[in-house]
Amino acid sequence: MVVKMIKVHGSGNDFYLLDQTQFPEPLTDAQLQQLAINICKREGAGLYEGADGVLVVDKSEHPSALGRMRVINADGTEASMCGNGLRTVARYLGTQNSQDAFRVQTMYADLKVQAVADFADHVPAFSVEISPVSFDAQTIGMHANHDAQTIINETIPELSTTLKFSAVSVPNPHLIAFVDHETLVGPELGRIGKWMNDGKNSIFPDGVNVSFVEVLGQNSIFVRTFERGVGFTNACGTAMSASSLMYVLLHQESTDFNQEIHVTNPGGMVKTIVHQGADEEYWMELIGNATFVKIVSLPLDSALAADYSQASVTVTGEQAAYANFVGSLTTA
Ligand SMILES: N[C@H](CCC[C@H](N)C(=O)O)C(=O)O
Repeated sequence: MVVKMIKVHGSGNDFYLLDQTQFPEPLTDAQLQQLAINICKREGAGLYEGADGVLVVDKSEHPSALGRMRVINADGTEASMCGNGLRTVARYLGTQNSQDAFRVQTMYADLKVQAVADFADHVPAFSVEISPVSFDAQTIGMHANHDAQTIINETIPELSTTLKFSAVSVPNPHLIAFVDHETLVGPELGRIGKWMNDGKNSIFPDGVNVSFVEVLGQNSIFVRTFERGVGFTNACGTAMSASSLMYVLLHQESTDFNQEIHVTNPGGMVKTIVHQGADEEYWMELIGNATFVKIVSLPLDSALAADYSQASVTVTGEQAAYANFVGSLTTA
């Protein structure tokens, strides 16, 4: 049996998109885990250039949703949400069903998605809802500062005596610190990210996505992320959304809800809008590219055995357009 996947990315956060409806029976969770661990490996050990994870598309279990997305990290762990990935799944499902606005079932919510104007020629873009949001330590899986219920712009002395952190789930867990440029590009993010995802620490026993954020100007932030289950990535959509939420909540003097925030990252740029619903709940819009780089197919058994010798590929040409778009950002 052949498995067909699309190599996709959102702001350089890259994934293999796997539509399970191509199979007579869905793959087992063990097969999905093994497949992700195999094909995502970098430095030539995986399928082509590898990936940050696998986006598993299935039929939806909810009538209100057009399809379902699951997220398997490169280390085989399953995440509850993936903002960059959801934009590519939205494009995939929207194209398949000729729909521009619909909902996608994710682990904790059926999230709204919508096609928006291309970011540039051959750079399709989508807006996706990021929610539910929680600051509750138990929901986040955090045990810090004597089991504080919330940590919002506070030091966590075991981690750093100077940095101030905010912990929030959207719904995957994020730890965010606003830093100066030197700290943003320095070794601290890697030190804290590796430690909080070592599987042994008592502060985040289930791990956490760690981000440093530099405020570049009004409604302009740069987000660098060390991702749970992956490591450093070009971008992390849920991290950029959570960082935008903290930017609005902690910088009311220069921004507010419902304003478009320009978020840059090592992989490019997205836009976010932070909302507070009538029910006082926060939710974010994450607006960015949904690039399909190439179509890949290979025997499923080979992929599960990490044998890529029979893989075939068709390149879409969209990556060149995306690279031009990113190039235009730096000259802008
Ligand atoms: N890169 C994804 C997040 C993956 C989440 C995963 N790293 C975890 O929470 O375990 C994003 O664009 O939101």
